[in-house]
Amino acid sequence: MRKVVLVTGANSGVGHALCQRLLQEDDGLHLCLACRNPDRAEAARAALLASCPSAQITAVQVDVSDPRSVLRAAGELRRRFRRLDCVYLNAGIMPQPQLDVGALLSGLFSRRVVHMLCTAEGLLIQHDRVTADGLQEVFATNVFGHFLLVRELEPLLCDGDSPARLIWTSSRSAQKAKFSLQDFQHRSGQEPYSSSKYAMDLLSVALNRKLNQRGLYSSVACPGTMLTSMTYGILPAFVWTLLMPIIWLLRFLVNGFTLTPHNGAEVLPAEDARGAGQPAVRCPCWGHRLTEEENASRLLLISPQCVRQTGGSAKGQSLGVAHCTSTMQSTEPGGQVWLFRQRPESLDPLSKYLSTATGFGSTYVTAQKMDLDEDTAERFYHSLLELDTHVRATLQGTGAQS
Ligand SMILES: NC(=O)C1=CN([C@@H]2O[C@H](COP(=O)(O)OP(=O)(O)OC[C@H]3O[C@@H](n4cnc5c(N)ncnc54)[C@H](OP(=O)(O)O)[C@@H]3O)[C@@H](O)[C@H]2O)C=CC1
Ligand SMILES: CC(C)CCC[C@@H](C)[C@H]1CC[C@H]2C3=C(CC[C@]12C)[C@@]1(C)CCC(=O)C[C@@H]1CC3
Repeated sequence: MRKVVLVTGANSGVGHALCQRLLQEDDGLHLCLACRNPDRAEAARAALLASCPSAQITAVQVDVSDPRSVLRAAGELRRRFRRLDCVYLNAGIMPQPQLDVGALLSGLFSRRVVHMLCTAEGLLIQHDRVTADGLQEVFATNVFGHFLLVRELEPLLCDGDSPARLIWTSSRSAQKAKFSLQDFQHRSGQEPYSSSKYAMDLLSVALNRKLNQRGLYSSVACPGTMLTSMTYGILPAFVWTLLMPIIWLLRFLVNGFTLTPHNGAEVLPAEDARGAGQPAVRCPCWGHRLTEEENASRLLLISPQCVRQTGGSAKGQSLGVAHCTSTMQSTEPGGQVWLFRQRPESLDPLSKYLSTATGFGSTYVTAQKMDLDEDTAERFYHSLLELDTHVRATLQGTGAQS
Protein backbone atom coordinates (compact mmCIF):
# COMPACT_ATOMS: atom_id res chain seq x y z
CA MET A 1 0.00 0.00 0.00
CA ARG A 2 1.22 3.52 -0.79
CA LYS A 3 2.45 5.53 2.16
CA VAL A 4 0.38 8.65 2.72
CA VAL A 5 2.13 11.89 3.68
CA LEU A 6 0.25 15.09 4.49
CA VAL A 7 2.05 18.46 4.34
CA THR A 8 0.49 21.72 5.55
CA GLY A 9 1.66 24.87 3.76
CA ALA A 10 2.80 22.68 0.87
CA ASN A 11 2.30 25.24 -1.89
CA SER A 12 5.37 27.38 -1.27
CA GLY A 13 8.72 27.78 0.47
CA VAL A 14 10.14 24.90 2.44
CA GLY A 15 6.84 22.96 2.36
CA HIS A 16 6.95 22.82 -1.43
CA ALA A 17 10.68 21.99 -1.51
CA LEU A 18 10.01 19.21 0.97
CA CYS A 19 7.32 17.75 -1.31
CA GLN A 20 9.76 17.78 -4.23
CA ARG A 21 12.42 16.04 -2.17
CA LEU A 22 10.00 13.45 -0.83
CA LEU A 23 8.94 12.55 -4.36
CA GLN A 24 12.54 12.37 -5.55
CA GLU A 25 13.14 9.88 -2.75
CA ASP A 26 10.00 7.84 -3.26
CA ASP A 27 7.63 8.49 -6.15
CA GLY A 28 5.36 5.76 -4.76
CA LEU A 29 4.14 8.06 -2.01
CA HIS A 30 0.66 9.46 -1.90
CA LEU A 31 1.29 13.11 -1.14
CA CYS A 32 -1.60 15.20 0.15
CA LEU A 33 -1.06 18.96 -0.01
CA ALA A 34 -2.93 20.80 2.75
CA CYS A 35 -3.19 24.40 1.58
CA ARG A 36 -5.48 27.30 2.34
CA ASN A 37 -5.73 28.55 -1.22
CA PRO A 38 -7.10 25.98 -3.73
CA ASP A 39 -5.59 27.76 -6.78
CA ARG A 40 -2.12 27.82 -5.22
CA ALA A 41 -2.56 24.21 -4.18
CA GLU A 42 -3.44 23.25 -7.76
CA ALA A 43 -0.44 25.17 -9.14
CA ALA A 44 1.84 23.37 -6.64
CA ARG A 45 0.30 20.02 -7.55
CA ALA A 46 0.84 20.69 -11.26
CA ALA A 47 4.48 21.69 -10.66
CA LEU A 48 5.14 18.56 -8.60
CA LEU A 49 3.45 16.34 -11.20
CA ALA A 50 5.52 17.96 -13.95
CA SER A 51 8.72 16.83 -12.22
CA CYS A 52 7.30 13.50 -11.09
CA PRO A 53 4.46 12.38 -13.42
CA SER A 54 3.99 8.98 -11.77
CA ALA A 55 3.29 10.48 -8.35
CA GLN A 56 -0.09 10.39 -6.69
CA ILE A 57 -0.77 13.89 -5.43
CA THR A 58 -4.00 15.22 -4.01
CA ALA A 59 -4.92 18.39 -2.17
CA VAL A 60 -7.13 19.34 0.72
CA GLN A 61 -8.20 22.87 1.50
CA VAL A 62 -7.45 24.04 5.03
CA ASP A 63 -6.93 27.34 6.75
CA VAL A 64 -5.08 26.28 9.88
CA SER A 65 -5.86 29.58 11.62
CA ASP A 66 -9.58 28.77 11.47
CA PRO A 67 -10.75 25.89 13.71
CA ARG A 68 -13.88 25.34 11.57
CA SER A 69 -11.75 24.84 8.52
CA VAL A 70 -9.42 22.45 10.37
CA LEU A 71 -12.32 20.31 11.62
CA ARG A 72 -13.86 20.21 8.13
CA ALA A 73 -10.55 19.29 6.47
CA ALA A 74 -9.85 16.59 9.07
CA GLY A 75 -13.31 15.13 8.42
CA GLU A 76 -12.53 15.02 4.71
CA LEU A 77 -9.17 13.35 5.37
CA ARG A 78 -10.80 10.73 7.59
CA ARG A 79 -13.21 9.93 4.75
CA ARG A 80 -10.42 9.75 2.15
CA PHE A 81 -7.74 7.81 4.03
CA ARG A 82 -7.63 4.88 6.41
CA ARG A 83 -4.16 5.74 7.60
CA LEU A 84 -1.66 8.59 7.47
CA ASP A 85 2.01 7.65 7.74
CA CYS A 86 3.43 11.09 8.25
CA VAL A 87 2.07 14.58 8.81
CA TYR A 88 4.28 17.64 8.35
CA LEU A 89 2.98 20.53 10.44
CA ASN A 90 4.68 23.18 8.39
CA ALA A 91 2.33 26.07 7.58
CA GLY A 92 3.35 29.19 9.42
CA ILE A 93 3.26 32.97 9.47
CA MET A 94 5.31 35.89 10.75
CA PRO A 95 3.00 38.86 10.19
CA GLN A 96 4.37 42.35 9.57
CA PRO A 97 7.88 41.69 10.82
CA GLN A 98 9.88 44.76 11.75
CA LEU A 99 13.67 44.56 11.80
CA ASP A 100 15.50 46.59 14.45
CA VAL A 101 18.37 47.90 12.30
CA GLY A 102 20.07 49.57 15.28
CA ALA A 103 20.13 46.29 17.22
CA LEU A 104 21.44 44.52 14.10
CA LEU A 105 24.31 46.98 13.62
CA SER A 106 25.37 46.97 17.26
CA GLY A 107 24.95 43.19 17.46
CA LEU A 108 27.21 42.71 14.44
CA PHE A 109 30.11 44.12 16.46
CA SER A 110 29.35 42.29 19.68
CA ARG A 111 30.32 38.87 21.04
CA ARG A 112 26.79 37.61 20.48
CA VAL A 113 26.90 38.13 16.72
CA VAL A 114 26.76 34.43 15.84
CA HIS A 115 23.88 33.71 18.18
CA MET A 116 22.04 36.81 16.97
CA LEU A 117 22.36 35.87 13.30
CA CYS A 118 21.31 32.27 13.98
CA THR A 119 18.27 33.08 16.07
CA ALA A 120 17.38 36.71 15.28
CA GLU A 121 17.17 37.23 19.04
CA GLY A 122 16.51 40.93 19.76
CA LEU A 123 16.16 41.76 16.05
CA LEU A 124 12.52 41.29 15.15
CA ILE A 125 9.09 42.22 16.40
CA GLN A 126 5.80 41.39 14.72
CA HIS A 127 2.30 42.83 14.74
CA ASP A 128 -0.12 40.07 15.59
CA ARG A 129 -3.89 40.34 15.27
CA VAL A 130 -6.91 38.64 16.77
CA THR A 131 -8.89 36.21 14.57
CA ALA A 132 -12.68 36.09 14.29
CA ASP A 133 -12.58 33.34 16.96
CA GLY A 134 -10.73 35.55 19.41
CA LEU A 135 -7.41 33.75 19.03
CA GLN A 136 -4.04 35.41 18.43
CA GLU A 137 -3.39 34.77 14.73
CA VAL A 138 0.24 33.64 15.01
CA PHE A 139 -0.59 31.18 17.77
CA ALA A 140 -3.76 30.02 15.96
CA THR A 141 -1.85 29.38 12.72
CA ASN A 142 1.50 28.07 13.89
CA VAL A 143 0.34 26.07 16.89
CA PHE A 144 -3.33 25.69 17.71
CA GLY A 145 -4.65 24.83 14.24
CA HIS A 146 -2.02 22.12 13.98
CA PHE A 147 -2.83 20.85 17.48
CA LEU A 148 -6.51 20.53 16.50
CA LEU A 149 -5.55 18.82 13.26
CA VAL A 150 -3.42 16.24 15.09
CA ARG A 151 -6.21 15.54 17.58
CA GLU A 152 -8.71 15.10 14.77
CA LEU A 153 -6.38 12.84 12.82
CA GLU A 154 -5.42 10.62 15.77
CA PRO A 155 -7.55 7.72 14.49
CA LEU A 156 -5.54 7.72 11.24
CA LEU A 157 -2.19 8.08 12.98
CA CYS A 158 -2.33 5.90 16.07
CA ASP A 159 -2.57 2.18 16.68
CA GLY A 160 -1.45 1.15 13.19
CA ASP A 161 0.92 -1.74 12.45
CA SER A 162 3.88 0.54 11.97
CA PRO A 163 4.74 3.85 13.69
CA ALA A 164 3.35 7.09 12.28
CA ARG A 165 5.12 10.44 12.39
CA LEU A 166 4.47 14.10 13.11
CA ILE A 167 7.19 16.52 12.00
CA TRP A 168 6.90 20.15 13.09
CA THR A 169 8.65 22.95 11.23
CA SER A 170 9.98 24.91 14.15
CA SER A 171 12.75 27.47 14.13
CA ARG A 172 16.05 28.50 15.68
CA SER A 173 14.01 31.55 16.79
CA ALA A 174 12.05 29.48 19.33
CA GLN A 175 12.79 31.23 22.58
CA LYS A 176 11.92 30.22 26.13
CA ALA A 177 12.04 33.84 27.35
CA LYS A 178 9.31 34.84 24.87
CA PHE A 179 6.90 32.13 25.99
CA SER A 180 4.73 32.22 29.06
CA LEU A 181 2.31 29.53 30.23
CA GLN A 182 0.06 32.29 31.57
CA ASP A 183 -0.02 34.02 28.19
CA PHE A 184 0.66 31.14 25.78
CA GLN A 185 -1.08 32.94 22.92
CA HIS A 186 1.38 35.83 23.40
CA ARG A 187 -1.34 38.48 23.66
CA SER A 188 0.84 40.95 25.49
CA GLY A 189 4.26 40.65 23.81
CA GLN A 190 5.71 41.70 20.48
CA GLU A 191 7.45 38.46 19.52
CA PRO A 192 4.59 36.05 18.86
CA TYR A 193 6.68 34.14 16.30
CA SER A 194 9.41 33.10 18.78
CA SER A 195 6.76 32.29 21.34
CA SER A 196 4.78 30.15 18.90
CA LYS A 197 7.85 28.18 17.81
CA TYR A 198 8.78 27.53 21.44
CA ALA A 199 5.18 26.42 22.05
CA MET A 200 5.56 24.02 19.13
CA ASP A 201 8.68 22.49 20.71
CA LEU A 202 6.81 22.00 24.01
CA LEU A 203 3.87 20.47 22.21
CA SER A 204 6.03 17.95 20.39
CA VAL A 205 7.53 16.81 23.70
CA ALA A 206 4.08 16.47 25.29
CA LEU A 207 2.70 14.56 22.29
CA ASN A 208 5.55 12.07 22.50
CA ARG A 209 4.73 11.44 26.15
CA LYS A 210 1.06 10.90 25.34
CA LEU A 211 1.18 9.04 22.08
CA ASN A 212 4.44 7.08 21.72
CA GLN A 213 2.80 4.05 23.30
CA ARG A 214 0.13 4.22 20.58
CA GLY A 215 2.75 4.27 17.83
CA LEU A 216 2.81 8.01 17.07
CA TYR A 217 6.15 9.85 17.22
CA SER A 218 6.70 13.58 16.99
CA SER A 219 9.89 15.40 16.00
CA VAL A 220 10.94 19.01 15.67
CA ALA A 221 12.83 20.29 12.64
CA CYS A 222 14.48 23.68 12.10
CA PRO A 223 15.18 24.47 8.45
CA GLY A 224 17.49 27.46 9.03
CA THR A 225 17.17 30.88 7.44
CA MET A 226 15.89 30.53 3.87
CA LEU A 227 14.75 33.01 1.25
CA THR A 228 11.01 32.47 1.08
CA SER A 229 7.99 34.76 1.14
CA MET A 230 8.41 34.85 4.92
CA THR A 231 11.92 36.32 4.80
CA TYR A 232 10.99 38.58 1.86
CA GLY A 233 8.50 40.08 4.32
CA ILE A 234 11.46 41.12 6.50
CA LEU A 235 13.68 42.57 3.77
CA PRO A 236 12.76 42.99 0.09
CA ALA A 237 14.30 40.61 -2.44
CA PHE A 238 16.74 43.17 -3.85
CA VAL A 239 18.18 43.86 -0.37
CA TRP A 240 18.73 40.14 0.14
CA THR A 241 20.49 40.06 -3.23
CA LEU A 242 22.76 42.94 -2.20
CA LEU A 243 23.49 41.24 1.15
CA MET A 244 24.35 37.91 -0.44
CA PRO A 245 28.16 38.36 -0.64
CA ILE A 246 28.20 39.26 3.09
CA ILE A 247 26.00 36.29 3.92
CA TRP A 248 28.27 33.92 1.97
CA LEU A 249 31.20 35.13 4.10
CA LEU A 250 29.14 34.99 7.30
CA ARG A 251 28.31 31.37 6.56
CA PHE A 252 31.78 30.44 7.82
CA LEU A 253 30.66 31.67 11.26
CA VAL A 254 26.91 31.17 11.22
CA ASN A 255 25.65 27.72 10.31
CA GLY A 256 21.96 28.67 10.09
CA PHE A 257 22.00 30.33 6.64
CA THR A 258 20.66 27.44 4.57
CA LEU A 259 19.29 30.09 2.17
CA THR A 260 17.26 27.91 -0.22
CA PRO A 261 14.09 26.02 0.69
CA HIS A 262 15.72 22.94 -0.87
CA ASN A 263 18.61 23.17 1.63
CA GLY A 264 16.23 24.04 4.46
CA ALA A 265 14.29 20.86 3.73
CA GLU A 266 17.43 18.76 4.33
CA VAL A 267 16.25 17.86 7.80
CA LEU A 268 12.58 17.42 7.03
CA PRO A 269 12.06 14.37 4.87
CA ALA A 270 11.76 11.24 6.89
CA GLU A 271 12.12 7.48 7.06
CA ASP A 272 13.93 5.02 5.00
CA ALA A 273 13.96 1.34 4.49
CA ARG A 274 17.72 1.50 4.93
CA GLY A 275 17.15 2.31 8.61
CA ALA A 276 18.92 4.82 10.77
CA GLY A 277 22.33 3.28 11.37
CA GLN A 278 25.10 5.26 12.96
CA PRO A 279 25.28 8.74 11.44
CA ALA A 280 28.64 9.87 10.22
CA VAL A 281 29.77 12.72 12.42
CA ARG A 282 30.83 15.87 10.64
CA CYS A 283 32.61 18.98 11.70
CA PRO A 284 30.02 21.71 12.22
CA CYS A 285 32.28 24.40 10.76
CA TRP A 286 33.56 22.78 7.60
CA GLY A 287 31.38 19.79 7.16
CA HIS A 288 34.29 17.38 6.75
CA ARG A 289 33.93 13.92 8.19
CA LEU A 290 35.52 13.56 11.62
CA THR A 291 38.00 10.77 12.17
CA GLU A 292 37.12 7.92 14.51
CA GLU A 293 39.42 9.44 17.10
CA GLU A 294 37.77 12.87 16.89
CA ASN A 295 34.39 11.26 16.89
CA ALA A 296 35.24 9.27 20.01
CA SER A 297 35.56 12.48 22.02
CA ARG A 298 31.91 13.36 21.37
CA LEU A 299 31.79 15.88 24.18
CA LEU A 300 34.12 18.11 22.28
CA LEU A 301 32.52 17.85 18.92
CA ILE A 302 35.00 19.96 17.11
CA SER A 303 37.85 18.92 14.90
CA PRO A 304 41.52 19.89 15.23
CA GLN A 305 41.07 21.88 12.03
CA CYS A 306 38.52 24.07 13.81
CA VAL A 307 40.65 24.29 16.92
CA ARG A 308 43.41 25.65 14.70
CA GLN A 309 40.99 28.08 13.07
CA THR A 310 39.97 29.47 16.42
CA GLY A 311 43.37 29.60 18.05
CA GLY A 312 42.66 26.66 20.29
CA SER A 313 39.50 27.80 22.04
CA ALA A 314 37.58 24.71 21.17
CA LYS A 315 34.72 24.79 23.64
CA GLY A 316 32.36 26.72 21.40
CA GLN A 317 32.51 29.83 23.56
CA SER A 318 34.53 32.11 21.33
CA LEU A 319 33.11 34.22 18.56
CA GLY A 320 34.25 31.95 15.79
CA VAL A 321 32.96 28.69 17.14
CA ALA A 322 29.88 29.60 19.09
CA HIS A 323 28.00 27.36 16.70
CA CYS A 324 30.11 24.33 17.55
CA THR A 325 28.13 23.15 20.54
CA SER A 326 28.75 19.95 22.38
CA THR A 327 25.26 18.70 21.61
CA MET A 328 25.81 18.57 17.89
CA GLN A 329 25.65 15.41 15.97
CA SER A 330 25.51 15.24 12.25
CA THR A 331 25.07 12.98 9.33
CA GLU A 332 26.06 12.62 5.70
CA PRO A 333 25.53 15.83 3.77
CA GLY A 334 23.84 15.26 0.49
CA GLY A 335 22.32 12.20 2.15
CA GLN A 336 19.34 13.99 0.64
CA VAL A 337 16.88 13.55 3.37
CA TRP A 338 17.06 12.96 7.04
CA LEU A 339 14.29 12.92 9.63
CA PHE A 340 11.91 10.92 7.47
CA ARG A 341 14.69 8.39 7.06
CA GLN A 342 15.24 7.79 10.74
CA ARG A 343 13.39 5.18 12.71
CA PRO A 344 11.24 7.46 14.90
CA GLU A 345 12.04 5.38 17.98
CA SER A 346 15.73 6.19 17.46
CA LEU A 347 15.24 9.97 17.68
CA ASP A 348 15.58 11.91 20.91
CA PRO A 349 12.18 13.46 21.76
CA LEU A 350 13.95 16.23 23.70
CA SER A 351 16.17 17.30 20.79
CA LYS A 352 15.39 19.34 17.74
CA TYR A 353 16.98 18.58 14.40
CA LEU A 354 18.47 21.41 12.38
CA SER A 355 19.32 21.83 8.72
CA THR A 356 22.77 23.31 8.86
CA ALA A 357 25.00 24.89 6.21
CA THR A 358 28.78 24.69 6.07
CA GLY A 359 30.92 27.66 5.04
CA PHE A 360 30.98 26.23 1.52
CA GLY A 361 27.22 25.87 1.39
CA SER A 362 26.70 22.13 1.69
CA THR A 363 24.01 21.07 4.10
CA TYR A 364 23.84 18.47 6.80
CA VAL A 365 21.82 17.81 9.93
CA THR A 366 22.65 18.57 13.54
CA ALA A 367 20.79 17.84 16.75
CA GLN A 368 20.34 20.25 19.62
CA LYS A 369 18.76 19.67 23.03
CA MET A 370 15.66 21.80 23.45
CA ASP A 371 15.69 24.38 26.23
CA LEU A 372 12.58 23.08 28.01
CA ASP A 373 11.33 20.86 30.78
CA GLU A 374 8.75 18.13 30.48
CA ASP A 375 6.61 19.50 33.28
CA THR A 376 6.05 22.76 31.38
CA ALA A 377 5.31 20.73 28.24
CA GLU A 378 2.69 18.75 30.13
CA ARG A 379 1.06 21.86 31.59
CA PHE A 380 1.01 23.55 28.20
CA TYR A 381 -0.63 20.49 26.68
CA HIS A 382 -3.39 20.69 29.31
CA SER A 383 -3.90 24.39 28.57
CA LEU A 384 -4.32 23.49 24.90
CA LEU A 385 -6.85 20.80 25.78
CA GLU A 386 -8.86 23.36 27.74
CA LEU A 387 -8.74 25.80 24.85
CA ASP A 388 -9.74 23.01 22.48
CA THR A 389 -12.82 22.26 24.61
CA HIS A 390 -13.68 25.95 24.77
CA VAL A 391 -13.31 26.49 21.03
CA ARG A 392 -15.38 23.41 20.15
CA ALA A 393 -18.11 24.50 22.57
CA THR A 394 -18.17 27.93 20.96
CA LEU A 395 -18.36 26.43 17.48
CA GLN A 396 -21.17 24.11 18.55
CA GLY A 397 -22.99 27.08 20.05
CA THR A 398 -22.86 28.81 16.68
CA GLY A 399 -23.80 25.58 14.88
CA ALA A 400 -20.54 25.67 12.93
CA GLN A 401 -18.93 22.32 13.86
CA SER A 402 -19.12 19.66 11.17
N1 LIG B 1 11.92 31.16 5.94
C1 LIG B 1 12.68 30.88 6.96
O1 LIG B 1 13.83 31.36 7.07
C2 LIG B 1 12.19 29.95 8.02
C3 LIG B 1 10.93 29.41 8.03
N2 LIG B 1 10.53 28.55 9.02
C4 LIG B 1 9.21 27.97 9.04
O2 LIG B 1 8.96 27.29 7.83
C5 LIG B 1 7.55 27.18 7.63
C6 LIG B 1 7.23 27.52 6.19
O3 LIG B 1 7.59 28.87 5.96
P1 LIG B 1 8.33 29.35 4.63
O4 LIG B 1 8.39 28.23 3.68
O5 LIG B 1 9.56 30.04 5.03
O6 LIG B 1 7.35 30.50 4.18
P2 LIG B 1 6.21 30.59 3.05
O7 LIG B 1 5.50 31.84 3.37
O8 LIG B 1 6.77 30.37 1.71
O9 LIG B 1 5.28 29.33 3.39
C7 LIG B 1 4.30 29.37 4.36
C8 LIG B 1 3.24 28.37 3.98
O10 LIG B 1 2.27 28.31 5.03
C9 LIG B 1 1.00 28.51 4.46
N3 LIG B 1 0.07 29.13 5.40
C10 LIG B 1 0.21 30.31 6.06
N4 LIG B 1 -0.88 30.55 6.79
C11 LIG B 1 -1.71 29.51 6.60
C12 LIG B 1 -3.00 29.18 7.08
N5 LIG B 1 -3.67 29.98 7.90
N6 LIG B 1 -3.56 28.02 6.67
C13 LIG B 1 -2.91 27.20 5.83
N7 LIG B 1 -1.71 27.46 5.33
C14 LIG B 1 -1.11 28.61 5.71
C15 LIG B 1 1.22 29.44 3.27
O11 LIG B 1 0.12 29.39 2.40
P3 LIG B 1 -0.23 30.65 1.43
O12 LIG B 1 0.62 30.48 0.22
O13 LIG B 1 -1.68 30.47 1.17
O14 LIG B 1 0.10 31.89 2.19
C16 LIG B 1 2.48 28.80 2.71
O15 LIG B 1 2.18 27.66 1.96
C17 LIG B 1 6.91 28.11 8.64
O16 LIG B 1 6.38 27.36 9.71
C18 LIG B 1 8.06 28.96 9.12
O17 LIG B 1 7.84 29.42 10.44
C19 LIG B 1 11.39 28.17 10.01
C20 LIG B 1 12.66 28.65 10.05
C21 LIG B 1 13.15 29.60 9.07
C1 LIG C 1 23.27 38.93 7.08
C2 LIG C 1 23.07 40.22 7.75
C3 LIG C 1 24.19 41.17 7.48
C4 LIG C 1 21.76 40.86 7.43
C5 LIG C 1 20.53 40.02 7.71
C6 LIG C 1 19.85 40.47 8.95
C7 LIG C 1 18.48 39.84 9.21
C8 LIG C 1 17.48 40.19 8.14
C9 LIG C 1 18.58 38.32 9.44
C10 LIG C 1 19.59 37.98 10.55
C11 LIG C 1 19.08 36.74 11.25
C12 LIG C 1 17.94 36.26 10.36
C13 LIG C 1 16.96 35.27 10.84
C14 LIG C 1 15.68 35.23 10.31
C15 LIG C 1 15.24 36.25 9.34
C16 LIG C 1 16.35 37.16 8.79
C17 LIG C 1 17.31 37.57 9.88
C18 LIG C 1 16.57 38.34 10.97
C19 LIG C 1 14.64 34.26 10.82
C20 LIG C 1 13.84 34.99 11.88
C21 LIG C 1 13.67 33.79 9.73
C22 LIG C 1 12.60 32.89 10.27
C23 LIG C 1 13.04 31.96 11.31
O1 LIG C 1 12.28 31.06 11.63
C24 LIG C 1 14.30 32.08 12.00
C25 LIG C 1 15.30 33.00 11.37
C26 LIG C 1 16.41 33.35 12.37
C27 LIG C 1 17.47 34.23 11.76
